[in-house]
Amino acid sequence: MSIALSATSYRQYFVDQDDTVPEKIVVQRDSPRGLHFRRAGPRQRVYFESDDVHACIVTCGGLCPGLNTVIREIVCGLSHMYGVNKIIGIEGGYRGFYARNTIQLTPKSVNDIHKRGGTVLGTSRGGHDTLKIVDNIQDRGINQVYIIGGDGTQKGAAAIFEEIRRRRLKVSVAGIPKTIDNDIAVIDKSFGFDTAVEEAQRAINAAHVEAGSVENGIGVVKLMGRYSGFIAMYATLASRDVDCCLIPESPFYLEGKGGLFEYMEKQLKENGHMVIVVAEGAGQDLIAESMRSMNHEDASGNKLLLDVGLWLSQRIKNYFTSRQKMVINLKYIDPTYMIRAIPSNASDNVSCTLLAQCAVHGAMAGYTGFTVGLVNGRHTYIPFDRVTETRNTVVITDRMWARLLSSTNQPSFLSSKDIEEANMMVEEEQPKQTVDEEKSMENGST
Ligand SMILES: Nc1ncnc2c1ncn2[C@@H]1O[C@H](COP(=O)(O)OP(=O)(O)O)[C@@H](O)[C@H]1O
Ligand SMILES: O=P(O)(O)OC[C@H]1O[C@](O)(COP(=O)(O)O)[C@@H](O)[C@@H]1O
Ligand SMILES: [Mg+2]
Repeated sequence: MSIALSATSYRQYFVDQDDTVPEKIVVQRDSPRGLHFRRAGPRQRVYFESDDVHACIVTCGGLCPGLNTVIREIVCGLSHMYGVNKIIGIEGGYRGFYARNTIQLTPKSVNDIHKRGGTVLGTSRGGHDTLKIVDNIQDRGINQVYIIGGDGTQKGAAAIFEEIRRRRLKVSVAGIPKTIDNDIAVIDKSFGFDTAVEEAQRAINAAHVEAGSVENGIGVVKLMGRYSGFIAMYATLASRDVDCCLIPESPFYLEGKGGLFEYMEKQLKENGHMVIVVAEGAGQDLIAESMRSMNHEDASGNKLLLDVGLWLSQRIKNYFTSRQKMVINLKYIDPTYMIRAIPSNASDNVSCTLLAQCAVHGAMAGYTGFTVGLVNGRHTYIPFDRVTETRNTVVITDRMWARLLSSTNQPSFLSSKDIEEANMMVEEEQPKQTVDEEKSMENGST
């Protein structure tokens, strides 16, 4: 046990170890206290001696703007704030622990990496072998593991943490949540999301300009979002040029009263052009009806999707050209990988820095089994099981989706039965009323 080293620059910012942050900030009078998370930040007492720390960093899953910034700031945070200099990078995601080389990371070697997209460590899907990974951690004498990745990665981190606890190793496991989809539960927002939304504007602008320049122009833009339509929703709200936004959470239909085609006809008649943004996970049931369903998975177990953008474009063309005998000009833009393969913007760079520093403070203080994340605007340490038990999705009976519907004026495609079902799902997802127990190496839970 020792007092934090070289702490002069942040001594006044020490966080009291009893500070907590509530998950719900809008409450009714007399409502229960609800779930609280430990507030993140530097502690006066640290668990590790600098010279004893051997840290490693790994990035897993799909790319996300800001991965390199997080790597850089973990290295600089450990080195500058705590005088740690044994830091290695695991190459190529989880399987890199047992199948690839490692690289030494120093503040000098990571100095410029935040200006590049992607991850200097490489990444992968699949290949999570808990026992082999923990064997490797043990063999190398690693005692701090920083794992940067999405929902799948956090589940993998939880499995590593459990195995480490079973072996009673004094190893801190810290997750830093990454996702452009914003589908990780509990946290306000992940790094990279704002950059992705900003980059999506370029595709929407192009679709709008193209559609507005021709007779009956229709721009269709496909954006990422496997299970959650946040990028499509926020990109639509930001742009104001989008006439219809389709997301996985909101079922839609094409034909008949209140359907997409009826709405499109009205828009084309009134404005002469329109733009549709469709999230990649939208309308999968409809596509499966008209194509042979594939039901395939990727190496991580994620559902492989049918291409909704191409399918929708084809159905629109068929409807207007063959059936309505109307001349239309449809342009389909698929910028999917472009929105995540870029470096993070200024605000995401700040988020990455704060998350990385908080992860370092948590691990150095001896906390383990946590994901660092923003909850109601405050950085917190969230136990792994809280972020992995559910997925964050757009609640279509909530205010944000209502705001989008008012902004685009598109049909909601919802019957009163759909609304009832959506409300019931929200009620079922209400968290249990407990105050969370932190897991720290000091209280002996590892
Ligand atoms: N349930 C799980 N248990 C253990 N490891 C998992 C689990 N789900 C995913 N992983 C591992 O996490 C890594 C990243 O998962 P993936 O779903 O591809 O991306 P993301 O973390 O971005 O969601 C992969 O190496 C995968 O094997
Ligand atoms: O083609 P890939 O690399 O499997 O990635 C596609 C997926 O990656 C994402 O961008 C992000 O997903 P993860 O964060 O879960 O990796 C999804 O929106 C998309 O479906
Ligand atoms: Mg994922």
